[in-house]
Amino acid sequence: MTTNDELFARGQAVIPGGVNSPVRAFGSVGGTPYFVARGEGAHVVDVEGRRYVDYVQSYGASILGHAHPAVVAAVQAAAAEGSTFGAPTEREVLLAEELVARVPGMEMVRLVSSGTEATMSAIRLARGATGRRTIVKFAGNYHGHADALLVAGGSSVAEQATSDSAGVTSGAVADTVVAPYNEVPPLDEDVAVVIVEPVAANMGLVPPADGFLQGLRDACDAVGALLMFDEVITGFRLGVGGATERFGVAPDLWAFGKVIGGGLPVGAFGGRRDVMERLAPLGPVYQAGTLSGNPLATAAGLTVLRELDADAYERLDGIAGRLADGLTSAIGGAGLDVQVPRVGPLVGLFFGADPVTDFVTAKVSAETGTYRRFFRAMLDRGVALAPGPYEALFPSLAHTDEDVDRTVTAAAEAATEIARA
Ligand SMILES: Cc1ncc(COP(=O)(O)O)c(C=O)c1O
Ligand SMILES: N[C@H](C=O)CCC(=O)O
Repeated sequence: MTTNDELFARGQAVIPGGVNSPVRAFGSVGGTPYFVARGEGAHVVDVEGRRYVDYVQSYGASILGHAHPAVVAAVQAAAAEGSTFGAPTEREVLLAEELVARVPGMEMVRLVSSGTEATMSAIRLARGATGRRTIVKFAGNYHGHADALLVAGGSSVAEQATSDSAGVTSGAVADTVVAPYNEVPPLDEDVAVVIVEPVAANMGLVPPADGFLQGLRDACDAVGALLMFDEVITGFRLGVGGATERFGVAPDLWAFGKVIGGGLPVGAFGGRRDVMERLAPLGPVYQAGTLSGNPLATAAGLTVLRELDADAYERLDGIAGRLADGLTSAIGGAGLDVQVPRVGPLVGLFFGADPVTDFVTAKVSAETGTYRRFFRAMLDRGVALAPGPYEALFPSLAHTDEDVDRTVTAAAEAATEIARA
């Protein structure tokens, strides 16, 4: 038994499935997950000493790559001063100022400890601020695992038989309406908030159709509903001002996570001042957290954001472009039908000839089973993609041309192997 196999066996004895988040168990790609010993920039090294070019990057949390020296130094310095107090600290204010300064239209923000907490709290706020009940979400969008949002979910929820979860009562989702992505749904005066991934990145990568986000803005305005962008993936990745800046559409509420914590547990939700001032202690909508605004997470997040200027985004775009172009020609050249959508630094991978525009078409691609075979063939060649067909690829600022070219060579070999089988 290898160390890896042994760890997985021991993990399965004491942790359900051996993992602390289902996608990590390799359920949809088969085999034993690699246990990471350490990360170095664009690479992870497993407990057997095998090195992979890593496109998981903690599902987008590690935009600078793993163990960036400035982030390590900031976290070490913060830890030496104490890791949590239950009292406000200066860096919480600094991080909130950075977020508000970058996102056009966002006036206030509250820090939490995960993306799930961010969307869950923002939904409560939207209901409290409007006095309405209904929330509208889109099939294949994933907003974390709060009950009201755990229906027709993307990411690894999509691999559950019904894309939702046992234990979520019909009452908990009675006021959740699910609509197809990329179609503006009819809304009425009961709708408190429409929550959307402005670029869907949890059913593979599905860009918003032309006019979709503006259509949502107009439909919300027509009935007095709030619009929320779940930017847990897109925030501070698509550019300095995230999806709001890229698409020129401002929602009323935003949810963030991942990048703003520099690899530590963090989330945030923000919005217009009049809406945010409905939150306790100013208003009647309760929300709280022992570790919210955590000193280590704010140190890491501030350090990451300081590295993310316009030049950094241009470089990241270049890395993602090289990757997307290379994968398209390597896989297509081997005779497999493939689509490699890209929105700035975000890259997707769908097998099959038909365009993917929503959850239905994403499932058609996933169910070909080609992703599973491609994933395994790439892992054998030292390239780690996400272990599920409903995820995106996350090139980081640490990926070099050499890393990308190695990936493309591996992709050509893997696709040829699959095409011949
Ligand atoms: C768009 C989106 N929203 C919310 C979440 C939930 O974030 P977390 O896993 O930090 O709870 C995720 C990722 O998991 C996500 O991708
Ligand atoms: N797609 C998810 C987040 O973006 C994957 C993270 C997880 O579920 O562990």
